[in-house]
Amino acid sequence: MGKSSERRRFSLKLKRQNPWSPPWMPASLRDSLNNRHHSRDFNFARSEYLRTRVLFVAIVFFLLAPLWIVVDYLLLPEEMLTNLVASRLILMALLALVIISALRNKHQLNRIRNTLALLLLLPAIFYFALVIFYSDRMISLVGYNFIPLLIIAFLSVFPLTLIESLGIGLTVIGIQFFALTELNELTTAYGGQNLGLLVIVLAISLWANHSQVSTLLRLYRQASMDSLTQLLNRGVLLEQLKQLCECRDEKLEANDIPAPITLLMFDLDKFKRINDTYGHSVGDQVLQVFAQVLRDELRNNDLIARYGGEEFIAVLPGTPKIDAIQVAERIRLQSEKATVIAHDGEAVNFTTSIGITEIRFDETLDAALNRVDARLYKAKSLGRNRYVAYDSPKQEDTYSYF
Ligand SMILES: Nc1nc2c(ncn2[C@@H]2O[C@H](COP(=O)(O)OP(=O)(O)OP(=O)(O)O)[C@@H](O)[C@H]2O)c(=O)[nH]1
Repeated sequence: MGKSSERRRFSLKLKRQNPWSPPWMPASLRDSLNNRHHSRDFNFARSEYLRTRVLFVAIVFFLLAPLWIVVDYLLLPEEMLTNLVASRLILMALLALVIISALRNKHQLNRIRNTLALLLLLPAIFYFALVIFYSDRMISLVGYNFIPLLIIAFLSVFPLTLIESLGIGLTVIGIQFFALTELNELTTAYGGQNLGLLVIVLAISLWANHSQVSTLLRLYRQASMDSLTQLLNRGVLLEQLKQLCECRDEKLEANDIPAPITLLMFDLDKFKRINDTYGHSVGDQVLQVFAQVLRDELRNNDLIARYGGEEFIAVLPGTPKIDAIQVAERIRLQSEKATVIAHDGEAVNFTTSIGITEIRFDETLDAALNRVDARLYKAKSLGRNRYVAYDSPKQEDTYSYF
């Protein structure tokens, strides 16, 4: 299957109804439920928040583990001591792996989430192993019964989505369910209270997760978005683009084949005339409608920004130039079709010129930005409402037609 048809299939897939976020769901709940509506740049930022907290909690657990050995030494019968100290040392070694993984995986949300799941599930597995081996002597293991409760309470420290938090929380409750069964306490008042308490603390943690994620998103959007169009602002776009290029360079250094990154730069044609003829507020509406065209035609993980007054930029990671040309043509056509109604009821139309380039492996970001800018102004000088994807008119497929 060709790359362009793959891209089409992908965009169709993204437009399907997401069963986890039906239209009636409040926006803040939709934002904190899962990360389907989080932009690539917010995922970058959230992975950094998660990473620093995973590091902090893992280091605290790692340092507390040997201190607990002293408590064990004072409280436990001698025959239990050797096994418990050995299992604590294994736990410390695994926590060291968690710390190394958190240090190595910057900006990789999936890996950080897995590391966090490991960090929280390790003590739960440790607790379950204790129950299996020492079910008859759990009464001597002072403090160990708190482990499931502590893990679920710790969920509230992390900016997790509700689905992520629920996944870890229910796993821990499941472990406690089997532990209580093993201890023959599931049907006792203690067992019921214990499970009930875990469910209540999980509900409180979920509430804290929801508040954290929605507050972070709100602050992030305020700081990173253009208030008129709700697209990224120029500074954040350049920062994200730099990070994408760094990831690509790391892949190159590791002899992997990196995915292409293509830039589209847009400038609305004769926009000053729209402002002068219909007024600034209609000009503003044109900018908003064009931003919506960009959102509709681009994928969730493409970066879209307002670059300046009536200039916009889109970054298409993983899309080669040949496919980006089709995307640009779609955006050009949709812009022609879009209308804004002026105060006197007149329909106002607009068009856009587009520069296109793929960022080369051996060049600086500035060089690529200068080239896409030059191609945009070539499109303007050739008559506007078109794209330019190559420098020389001798090359095949040089300029758009319309
Ligand atoms: N309504 C509105 N206008 C803006 C905004 N930012 C910039 N502009 C206007 O955009 C216009 C840009 O005009 P020019 O740079 O001359 O370009 P143009 O008229 O689009 O002409 P070409 O680019 O050559 O096709 C200026 O009149 C700016 O005042 C904005 O936020 N809202």
